[in-house]
Amino acid sequence: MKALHFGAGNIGRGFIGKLLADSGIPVVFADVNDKVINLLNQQGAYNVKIVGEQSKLEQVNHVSGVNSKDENAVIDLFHSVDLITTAVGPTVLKIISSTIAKGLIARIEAGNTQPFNIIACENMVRGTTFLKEQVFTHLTPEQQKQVSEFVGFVDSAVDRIVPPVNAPEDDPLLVTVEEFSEWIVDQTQFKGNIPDIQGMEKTDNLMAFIERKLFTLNTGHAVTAYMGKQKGYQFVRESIEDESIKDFVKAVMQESGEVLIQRYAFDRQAHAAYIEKILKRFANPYLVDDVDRVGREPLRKLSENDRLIKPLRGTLEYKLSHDNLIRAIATALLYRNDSDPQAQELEAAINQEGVEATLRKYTGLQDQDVITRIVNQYHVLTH
Ligand SMILES: NC(=O)C1=CN([C@@H]2O[C@H](COP(=O)(O)OP(=O)(O)OC[C@H]3O[C@@H](n4cnc5c(N)ncnc54)[C@H](O)[C@@H]3O)[C@@H](O)[C@H]2O)C=CC1
Ligand SMILES: O=P(O)(O)OC[C@H]1O[C@](O)(CO)[C@@H](O)[C@@H]1O
Repeated sequence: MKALHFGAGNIGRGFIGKLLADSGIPVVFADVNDKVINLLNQQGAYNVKIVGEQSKLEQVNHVSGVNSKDENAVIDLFHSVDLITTAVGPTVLKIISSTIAKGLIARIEAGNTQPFNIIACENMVRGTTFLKEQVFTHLTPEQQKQVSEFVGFVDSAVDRIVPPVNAPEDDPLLVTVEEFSEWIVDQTQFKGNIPDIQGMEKTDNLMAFIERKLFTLNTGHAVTAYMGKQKGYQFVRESIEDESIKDFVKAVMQESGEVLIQRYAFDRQAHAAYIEKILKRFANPYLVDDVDRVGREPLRKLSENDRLIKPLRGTLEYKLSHDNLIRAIATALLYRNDSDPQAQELEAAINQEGVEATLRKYTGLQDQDVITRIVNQYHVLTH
């Protein structure tokens, strides 16, 4: 088996690519970053620093790179790989979908009918299904039928905190990761045999795991970032060490947790322990994680099905309390960052259209009572 992984960034090198290579699967990384691709080809290996109580350095071998800008070179690889994974960010999935469509067609037209699987590893609910929809926009109905027969589009949930680091000059591909990692795939969506990858867990109940992760870790993380930003902190760790922020973040995760407990019948005690563990991961003294990285792209984070609004909608669905989520969303609306285009768009929308119109436009919320309460909170926080 051989894999093509799109995105040689933090999660690509520090998590998914590492698990694949450690399982003996050669990995070709596709990326638009010339420097990273050249280095991968020169070195054929890179280091991952795993930080925790006992830090360790592990070398990842059997890796190479292909420049994503060279579309023909990427398409050629579809003849020799059996697995595609991605960690490029939700917005880039659409961009790579046309190359993937061309690669799949080239493979099928060459008479290769071996099963083939694609797994998007993004912070998204059913990101691979989204990628499939994008790929299908580039295919004729007949091609869609052929692809559906041989290609498994497998959704997954990924959890490992991998902040960007300034790698040293003598080890430019180094990535630093936390010890914890969780990669869960929907075993019902594979075509052919499920590849044996150490650290890839299989489930037939993926939605529960995706939502557990996205609406606990990512919800809490985003709120830690937005609250920290308000208080002038630069790092997630500084923010979560502020007791008032920690208590608030925990209260928000408890509210979203009640939704998860209702929806998926999670054990209440086990979920409380999951929340505590996440709070400890945010406070990891060995990770340097900027609040602007975790708060990046606030419009995506404020969208209907993402980490803030979907839990709030869940509280409405199950008639649960949501005072903390309301305040958390108001805090997200206050996120300002001149180097983040989405933060700039958010700020401009609020200035030009007002808070309520902005909230309706980007969150899809319609419940007037809830909208009014978020707007009121926003004004409380700005005065
Ligand atoms: N960093 C983290 O702790 C975690 C991130 N995630 C998710 O993983 C995904 C990737 O995140 P990171 O690795 O942090 O981002 P990153 O920015 O470090 O890596 C993304 C990589 O994609 C590359 N890229 C951009 N356009 C491309 C294209 N057209 N073709 C191929 N490569 C392209 C970039 O050059 C970059 O190397 C995101 O969806 C993120 O939400 C999920 C769990 C943890
Ligand atoms: O990558 P996104 O969706 O912008 O959000 C950042 C989040 O992703 C992570 O990097 C990993 O899940 C978290 O640290 C953080 O909550």
